[in-house]
Amino acid sequence: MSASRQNDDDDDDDPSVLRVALCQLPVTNDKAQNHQTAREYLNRAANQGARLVVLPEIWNSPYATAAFPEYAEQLPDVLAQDGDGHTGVYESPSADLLRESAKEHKLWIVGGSIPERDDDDKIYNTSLVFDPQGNLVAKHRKMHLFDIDVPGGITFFESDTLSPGNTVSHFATPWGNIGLGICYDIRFPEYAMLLAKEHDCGILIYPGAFNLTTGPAHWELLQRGRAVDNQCFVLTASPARTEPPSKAGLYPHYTAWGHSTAVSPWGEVIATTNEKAGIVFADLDLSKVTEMRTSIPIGKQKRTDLYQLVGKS
Ligand SMILES: O=C(O)CCC(=O)C(=O)O
Repeated sequence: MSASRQNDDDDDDDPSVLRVALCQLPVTNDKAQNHQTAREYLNRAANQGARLVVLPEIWNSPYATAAFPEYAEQLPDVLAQDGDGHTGVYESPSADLLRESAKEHKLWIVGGSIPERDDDDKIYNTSLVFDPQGNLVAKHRKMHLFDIDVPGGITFFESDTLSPGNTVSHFATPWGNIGLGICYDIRFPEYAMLLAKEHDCGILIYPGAFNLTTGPAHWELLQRGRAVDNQCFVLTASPARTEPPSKAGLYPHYTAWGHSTAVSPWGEVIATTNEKAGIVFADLDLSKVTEMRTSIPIGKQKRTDLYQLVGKS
């Protein structure tokens, strides 16, 4: 028997308040261990009343470009659904775990991200979203790759092994439309604006794994910026910070900033944490989106005679 509190059907959801859980879990080089950890965090989040749970960027694999091809799985496709919550042919224990947990706990799960191998052998950094019936409702391939070289700071080139995605990703829920990006995607205000403006998203979610150079400087600032620009909630989930293995590991150790956070449309941090493992809970009052968009109506005040955002997909 499941130990979780059984969530009621979607019909009983109060559309004005959404309890979210941001899982800041420790990630290791052992995929089976990472699966067990993810299951435990999803159980805990459900037990404490969350309706939507977010996992961090790359939760089943080390965050290392050389590791991505080894840990990559063939993921399901949203279009391949057969109506029973199943999808076409794929081979992914990680996606199975997310789908089973979503159904078991009647949760919306934004499955952080995992390395994906497609039919052409390209590798992507991909997020899957499951609804409480276990249907795959969104699949986002990180669209802006994390390729940076900060002198004296961090050098990282995701494009060494990853290809970028091309999808503006969002999904409908009883609490309105939710937009999805992954980590570095948060640096691109145009993408957030497309989600908020053209796809009417009141919540933007970014599983992420910032680092000790850009994390302290930009992580919270970017979240608050996207929230105020778009007058919406912004949610992030990071891996917990872990120590490098005592012996040199197979892959370079990535030290995550942590600080999974929820920001309101006003730009306030409503829930956050430090670098340690744990779950951040937040109760989102969705009326704040309308209140903000009505009281400071920048959406209607844009000078579209002088500038305009053009979505191309
Ligand atoms: O933008 C940054 O500074 C960090 C981004 C990152 O860590 C990522 O995209 O995985």
